[in-house]
Amino acid sequence: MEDSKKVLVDVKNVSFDYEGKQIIKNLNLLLYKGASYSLIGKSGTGKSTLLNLIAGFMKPREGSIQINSKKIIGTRKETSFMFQELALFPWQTVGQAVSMALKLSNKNDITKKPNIPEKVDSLLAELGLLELKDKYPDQLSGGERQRTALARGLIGQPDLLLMDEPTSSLDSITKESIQELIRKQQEKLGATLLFVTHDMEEALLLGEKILILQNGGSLYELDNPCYYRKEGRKSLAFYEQCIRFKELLEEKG
Ligand SMILES: Nc1ncnc2c1ncn2[C@@H]1O[C@H](COP(=O)(O)OP(=O)(O)OP(=O)(O)O)[C@@H](O)[C@H]1O
Repeated sequence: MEDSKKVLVDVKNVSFDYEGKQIIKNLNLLLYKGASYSLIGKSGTGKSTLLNLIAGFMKPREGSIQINSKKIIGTRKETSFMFQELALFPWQTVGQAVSMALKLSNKNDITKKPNIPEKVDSLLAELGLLELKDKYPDQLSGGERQRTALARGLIGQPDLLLMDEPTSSLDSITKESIQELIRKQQEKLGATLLFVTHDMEEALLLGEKILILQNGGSLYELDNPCYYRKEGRKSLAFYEQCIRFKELLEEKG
């Protein structure tokens, strides 16, 4: 009973197919509150499909998905979803995009409305975007656009962050800064993170648990021995501990 209160997402016996082609078969998965999970696996094993099902964009053919002990029947405003394609509107500035996301998340709570400008400015400052508040997407670099998408996804204080390869189109320096922001913000919010990546170093940096999805839909969960919240990626200990685990993942993932 006590343990069930710590579970945020409960995927129960879920199966899903596209036009008769089975992608996910009898999948079971528990995601705990505040924990971080990197989801890896070879191309086409169904990682994005699983994320889309948990986001409520698609329905399982069989089984059910519960979030906070409630069966999901569509999207929920406490779930934030970030893709590789960011879908920023070209006619919205950074500030407008983030304000709109906050207004949508506050839709049913008029008491929260007066704080919108302060909340937006405070998050933009944390993500290093305040000076870019009045810029449009085509005036931003790839990393700045990614940070804007991150701000938009975080402003409503979600309890679940679903991220599908959000850093894959970025150069390595920009990628590192976005990874650090994701880590810090997830920790600050106490949100659960489910992060899809093909980059093993990124998987090890962001996930305290590693989920490996294999062809045929089997899912393996491993503790990540080289996950440190406070110690940075650049410590020797991080690399030493990771090398063997990373080799193991590369074989499986
Ligand atoms: N809309 C769709 N209609 C039909 N088949 C689809 C659709 N979307 C995905 N698929 C197929 O379902 C399988 C799983 O796709 P999915 O995108 O979930 O895999 P993935 O593990 O995220 O792959 P990748 O690592 O390449 O992004 C693939 O074989 C893909 O071709």
